[in-house]
Amino acid sequence: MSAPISSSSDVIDFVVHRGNGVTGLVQIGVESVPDRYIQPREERLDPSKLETQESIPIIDFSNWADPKVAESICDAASKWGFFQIVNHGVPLEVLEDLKNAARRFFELPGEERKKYLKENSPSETVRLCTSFSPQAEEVLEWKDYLTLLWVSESEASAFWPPACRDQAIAYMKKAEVLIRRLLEVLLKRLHTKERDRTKEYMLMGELRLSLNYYPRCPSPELTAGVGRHSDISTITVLLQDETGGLYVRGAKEDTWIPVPPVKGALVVNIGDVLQIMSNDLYKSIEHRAIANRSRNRVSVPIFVNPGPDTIIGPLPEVLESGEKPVYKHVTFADYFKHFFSKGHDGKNTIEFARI
Ligand SMILES: O=C(O)CCC(=O)C(=O)O
Ligand SMILES: [Fe+2]
Repeated sequence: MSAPISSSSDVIDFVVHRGNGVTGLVQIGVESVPDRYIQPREERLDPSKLETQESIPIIDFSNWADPKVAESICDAASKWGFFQIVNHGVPLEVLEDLKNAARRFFELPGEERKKYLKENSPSETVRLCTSFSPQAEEVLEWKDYLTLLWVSESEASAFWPPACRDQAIAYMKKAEVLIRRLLEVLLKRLHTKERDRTKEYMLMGELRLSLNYYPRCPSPELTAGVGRHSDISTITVLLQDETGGLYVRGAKEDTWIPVPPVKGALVVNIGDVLQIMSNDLYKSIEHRAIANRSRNRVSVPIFVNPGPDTIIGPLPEVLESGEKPVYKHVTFADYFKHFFSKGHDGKNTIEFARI
C-alpha cells in the first residue's frame, strides 16, 4: 500500500477518480468498510425481514413452445416479475467459463483493468465502472462492473478484454437465442404475435452484458452490493455464482426473498420497459444484492433493452380492448438518463413515465 487511505475524499479519489474501484480497495487490504460505503440503517438488509419460506418459481424451459411452459412463464412474470429457468439451451460449460472469465478480469492487476476505464477504453462499447452512479450517490455500492455492449462478434473480438472476451462472446451467441424465445413467449400473452425487425429493435435493440464483481467485504451487513432497484430493461437474464446474495422484494410489506443459486439456472426478471409496454400486466420487481464476507461474488446480467431511440409506452395491442393507459410515451434514452441521474431508489424510476 503506497499511502494510507483514511479520509472520505481519499476513498473517492482512489476508487472513483483513479479508477481502482472497490476491487482495488480490497486488493490493498482494507480491513474495515470506509464511511462512504456505510448505508443508512433503513437501507441495510434487516435479517428479520427475510422471507426464507417463499421462493421464486423455477421453470423448465426445454419445451419452451409448449403452451403449458408459456403459461408458467407469463404467470411468473405477472405475479413475481422474477423466475429462474433451467434447461434453457445455454450449456453449463459456457456458464462456468463465463463466471471464471469474469473473475479472471477482476483479478487482473489494477493497471490492466484501468485500460477499460471510460477515458482509456479502446471502444465506447467497453467500460469499467464502479458503484452505480458515483456522481449522484451519497453512499457508494460495494461493486465494480465491466459493461460490454453487444454490437457484433467482430467488434467484440477486436475490443473486449482478452481475459474474458471469448467466454463472453460464446455466452452472448447462445443467450441471444434464449432471449428471442423468452420475448416471444412473453409477448404472446400481450397479443403481439408477429415478429418483425421494428418490433425486435423496440424490444431488444440493445443487449448489454455486465460482469458484476462484488469483492469480499469486511462488513457486508453495513453495505449494499446493489441497492434496492428495479431494472429498466425489457427483461434481464442473470447468471449468479454459488455465493448467493440476491434478494427480491416479497409480497408482504418490507420482506425480502432470497434467490438461491441453482446450478445451471439463469434468473430472468421483468424490467420497467416491459411493465410499461404491458401496461402493468408484467411487473418489474425491486431487488438488491449484498457482498459476501469471505468470497468475491460474481454475477453476470444481460440487460435486454430497447434500441436507444425507441419510444416506449403501452403497446397498442394491450390497449385494444379499451384498457386505459397507465403510462405515457417517453424515449428510452430519456428513461435511461433519468435512471442514472440518481442513486438506486427502489421502484421510483417508473414514475418518470406514469401518466
Ligand atoms: O448481482 C446480482 O445478483 C443482481 C445484480 C443486479 O440486480 C443488476 O446488476 O441490476
Ligand atoms: Fe438489477
